[in-house]
Amino acid sequence: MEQAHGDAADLPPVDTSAAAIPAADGAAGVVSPDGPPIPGRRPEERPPFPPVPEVPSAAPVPTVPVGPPVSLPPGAPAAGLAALRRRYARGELDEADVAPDPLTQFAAWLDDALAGEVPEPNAMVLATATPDGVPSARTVLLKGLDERGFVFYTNYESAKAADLGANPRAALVFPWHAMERQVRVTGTAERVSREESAAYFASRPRDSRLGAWASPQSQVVADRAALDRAYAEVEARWGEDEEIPLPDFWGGYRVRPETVEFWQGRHGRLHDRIGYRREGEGWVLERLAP
Ligand SMILES: Cc1cc2nc3c(=O)[nH]c(=O)nc-3n(C[C@H](O)[C@H](O)[C@H](O)COP(=O)(O)O)c2cc1C
Ligand SMILES: Cc1ncc(COP(=O)(O)O)c(C=O)c1O
Repeated sequence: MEQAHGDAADLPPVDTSAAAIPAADGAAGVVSPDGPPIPGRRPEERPPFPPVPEVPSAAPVPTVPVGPPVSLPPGAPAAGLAALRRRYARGELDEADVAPDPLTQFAAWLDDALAGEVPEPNAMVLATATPDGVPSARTVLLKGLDERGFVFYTNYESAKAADLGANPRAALVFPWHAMERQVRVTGTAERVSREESAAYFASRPRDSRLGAWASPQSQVVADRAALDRAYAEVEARWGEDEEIPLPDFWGGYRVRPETVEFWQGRHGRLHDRIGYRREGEGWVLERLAP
């Protein structure tokens, strides 16, 4: 089956050192303070973008009547859920041991996650909400970290972007279960500069850049074949060695933290929770009950 990002064998090895996450705009970064300068072109110098291929949307779906209540077969995996639990005992978190600011503390825990056994350590759950409070959450990848906040990239016409356009407040969760750790962030999301997005887009594998062009993210599409046709269309548009431009509808967001909480699992569910709350120019540190 074709993978969205090509076969693993085709891709260069992933650099999982914390320094691989670039600091943006040449700003002093907590994780990578010496990131390369971002090449930029003024918007008026850019060639016009070709139109995005039409991905046919699905025919209207007929309403399906609600059926009888679902009954799971006896012995289904769900039967054992109530007894499923782990005892957390891998570490402790003490006020005396944490950094005075949460981004430095986060960088230290990210280093641990990168060095340890956490799969996809830069995967984070992003929660957004409509202005009237309808929430949604999905996983995105952390692609930049500096003293300003947490950067991810996405489609600016997606559902999450619609939420953030109307209500920039967002929350992040890093679920580092293998380390019995969790980090929670709340804050405000804003778009990163076009130069920053262009530099990141150019660093992505070719198939991911083409995928961004081919996918009208969050829209209902007719079927898989419609997506594959859209991909083939954009693939034919640019030669192997030709630069694929940053789509107007794609780029990054930076979540500027207002609160950050570090959670370390402990015995008896009496976990350690250390919270940072922004106050003026500084941070207030508090222990929270588990
Ligand atoms: C591990 C993982 C990483 C993902 N990373 C991203 C990402 O960095 N950017 C993105 O737009 N979608 C990413 N996705 C897909 C999103 O979870 C989601 O399906 C998509 O962004 C559409 O969300 P929306 O319709 O709420 O906007 C990722 C999914 C997974 C499971
Ligand atoms: C739709 C989408 N966009 C962007 C990304 C981020 O991927 P990349 O590491 O190629 O930038 C992902 C990762 O899964 C994704 O699914």
